[in-house]
Amino acid sequence: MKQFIAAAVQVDSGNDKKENLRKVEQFIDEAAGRGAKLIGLPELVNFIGDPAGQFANAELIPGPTIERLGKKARQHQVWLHCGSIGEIIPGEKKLYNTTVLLSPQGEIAAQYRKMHLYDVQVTNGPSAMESDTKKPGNQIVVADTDLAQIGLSICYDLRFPEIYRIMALQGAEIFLIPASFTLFTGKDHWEPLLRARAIENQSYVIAPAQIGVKPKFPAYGKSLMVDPWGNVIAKSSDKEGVITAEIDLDLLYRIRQEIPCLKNRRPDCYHE
Ligand SMILES: NC(=O)CC(=O)C(=O)O
Repeated sequence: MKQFIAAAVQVDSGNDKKENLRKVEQFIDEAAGRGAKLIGLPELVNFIGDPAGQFANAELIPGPTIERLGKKARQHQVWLHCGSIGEIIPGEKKLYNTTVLLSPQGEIAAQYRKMHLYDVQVTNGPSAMESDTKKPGNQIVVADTDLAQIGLSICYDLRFPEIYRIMALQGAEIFLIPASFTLFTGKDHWEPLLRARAIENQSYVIAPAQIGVKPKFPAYGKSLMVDPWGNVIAKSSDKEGVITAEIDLDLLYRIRQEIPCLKNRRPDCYHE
């Protein structure tokens, strides 16, 4: 489809999984009611809490959360990008931070495990050690859907332009970037990074975000949708809710034709 409506859901997920899913389902209903054919949810959508809670609430994929969201995808006949959830791998000590794309039939169309884990120590800012509880994925994923080619990534991945360039070269037209970005870094980095990824790869960016105070830091929110020219086409307020915007693949291919930077690359000169 060349033009369609997409939506990003912004929520304040906490340690009550039932309540998190109840809210998210309401926002999916709202987004579908506003005509969205592709709906994105934020990172760690079904649970955010302390490490013990992360393990207790992690799931196999498929598992209860994905099955429940699959029913919503089927009910509304939409592509539903489930943000991410903590994924259990039997026999492994750590979890994966995993995103799942569901088809309008409610089936798993693609799955991606966060590749870059948020291990940082920022002066006067957040310190986090995601690798204490999570293992990194190692596979770049571009999902082939009847709406568009959708490149998958999660939150801190946004700071690593390499994977977005590779996804664009593999055909990605939209990057879905669910996040729980910190307020401290987000106020300066979130929007510039999202716009940069859109401009340099001439792709749409849909970035559904967490809002609210999390155990380690306040989340920045400001879910964003950016077009391939770098214009912000939708932006959340500081509250939970849904934003929508039109995705226009004709615009994307016109921009790629007029400024052919994906074709004008010089990989023969790019050496570390
Ligand atoms: N929370 C994250 O994974 C990333 C983030 O907040 C940042 O990169 O800054």
